[in-house]
Amino acid sequence: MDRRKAEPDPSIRNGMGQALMYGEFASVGSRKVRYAVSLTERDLAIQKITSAPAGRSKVVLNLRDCVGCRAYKGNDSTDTGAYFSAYFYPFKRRWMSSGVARQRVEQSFRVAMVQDPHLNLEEAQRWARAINEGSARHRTQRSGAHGEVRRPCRVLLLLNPHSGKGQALALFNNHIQRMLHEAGVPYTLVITERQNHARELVRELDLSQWDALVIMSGDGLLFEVVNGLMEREDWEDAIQTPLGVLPGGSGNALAASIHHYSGSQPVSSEELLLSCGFLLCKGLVSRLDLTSVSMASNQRLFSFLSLAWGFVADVDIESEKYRHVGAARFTVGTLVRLASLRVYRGKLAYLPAEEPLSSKTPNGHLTTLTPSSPELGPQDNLLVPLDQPVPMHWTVVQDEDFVLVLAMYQSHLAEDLLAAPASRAEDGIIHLMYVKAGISRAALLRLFLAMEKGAHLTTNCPYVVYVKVRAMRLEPYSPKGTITVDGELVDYGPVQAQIHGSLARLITG
Ligand SMILES: Nc1ncnc2c1ncn2[C@@H]1O[C@H](COP(=O)(O)OP(=O)(O)OP(=O)(O)O)[C@@H](O)[C@H]1O
Repeated sequence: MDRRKAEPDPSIRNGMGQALMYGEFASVGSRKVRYAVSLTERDLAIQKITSAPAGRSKVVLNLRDCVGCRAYKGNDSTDTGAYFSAYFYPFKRRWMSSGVARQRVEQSFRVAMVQDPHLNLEEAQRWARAINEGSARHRTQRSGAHGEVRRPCRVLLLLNPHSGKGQALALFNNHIQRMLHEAGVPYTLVITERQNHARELVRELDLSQWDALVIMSGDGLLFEVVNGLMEREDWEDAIQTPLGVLPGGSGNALAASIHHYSGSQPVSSEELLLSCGFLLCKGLVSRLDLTSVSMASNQRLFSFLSLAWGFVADVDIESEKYRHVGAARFTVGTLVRLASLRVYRGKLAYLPAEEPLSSKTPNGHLTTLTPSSPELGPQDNLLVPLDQPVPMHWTVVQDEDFVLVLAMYQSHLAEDLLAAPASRAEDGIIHLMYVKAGISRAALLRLFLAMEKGAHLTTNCPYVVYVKVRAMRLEPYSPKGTITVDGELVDYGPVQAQIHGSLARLITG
């Protein structure tokens, strides 16, 4: 390009700050169609060059929405021009429905200012570099993040082909593969062959080879990855590996939570996938709380999402048979279980979040708890062994008849269930909710409908209790029942849990 011509056009500069670069390029489809392209600190602005004023509409794309830009030579060896393509995923109004969702926008240009193909390619590369740098600047300006995935990064992507409606691989090929390429994120795809494949794989993996572990599935596959990492001798370093989530299952609660934390309007299905893909490409890393869950068998698991007993756990497990309907399986399951509402008997106790972390004896002296020392993983310094009574300063719930007990440490229980609106990935808090027996079917249904917008805790329903806690214990009396951890079935019986703030790292974009 002739640098003397690289003067910003005042008409394309208005209202967008100082132009850093300006050029006039042909469209890729037709060399007769030309565009004035201007790059500012914040935007890429594109305006068609035409004598007809009506055709001069300007497209302004915010660099915040850009995943990448690349420069390349044309396929035809006689073509002296070079090209650059920038890829954006801005929020756009949906077709035929309300609200906005991220949608892909590609802008490609042909650079042919001189006859020398090398100089043209250099100019295309200069634009690609500047656009990528502008997009990266926006990334580092975001607050709340604790760093980024190393670049260029090496991603190990684990995909469960049976998750959800069995379309995870097709969804990956149709939506994510291209986006990762556009963002310049190299990855190795491993398709899981069986249950626990991912768990075994990450237990043995040479983690120095990878900058991020990403799962494309439901929450179940991430549960395997988290626990595989925590079962390693080097768990403390291993669990620092940034984890990424692409929703491909029927229970995509963590993906929906990450989308929610980004401040975006609720979306589901492919729109949620596109949003999570975008956030993954941005590569910003936040911290993630993990909750250790101990059972009477001495088994200890690490959970990133939820611990459930009663109604919610039953719906989760019983609705497996409706998995062909995808995320709607929870709605179907809720309606079925409502029809045969049960009461679950048991004892619930918890350590309120505002309590001091040490224990008080009956005469008021502070004592230190003596938790059992685990072989691997952090010590549960708030818990005493399950066969001993809970510490004196814990709260023991007087009611013993429940419809559900639900402990959440992310905002979403499912794509469309904002169960713990106040929860954040690293708030160090278990958001404990329980519904006492006596609630009518209609009131429970109203509660779940309100949960879609996270309004269930403000309905003043006298049967609903919500407390913020750091540790809890549940001792079911009913001889049969279901307890789930992150939506996975675990041993039925006494169980206790403690949150470990910021133990893991999560890519939240
Ligand atoms: N190739 C595989 N074949 C069978 N099961 C697998 C495979 N890969 C992973 N799994 C297991 O499938 C279970 C469900 O996976 P996941 O939760 O990720 O998806 P999902 O569609 O949301 O599932 P579900 O609807 O069962 O909750 C997990 O327990 C996981 O360990």
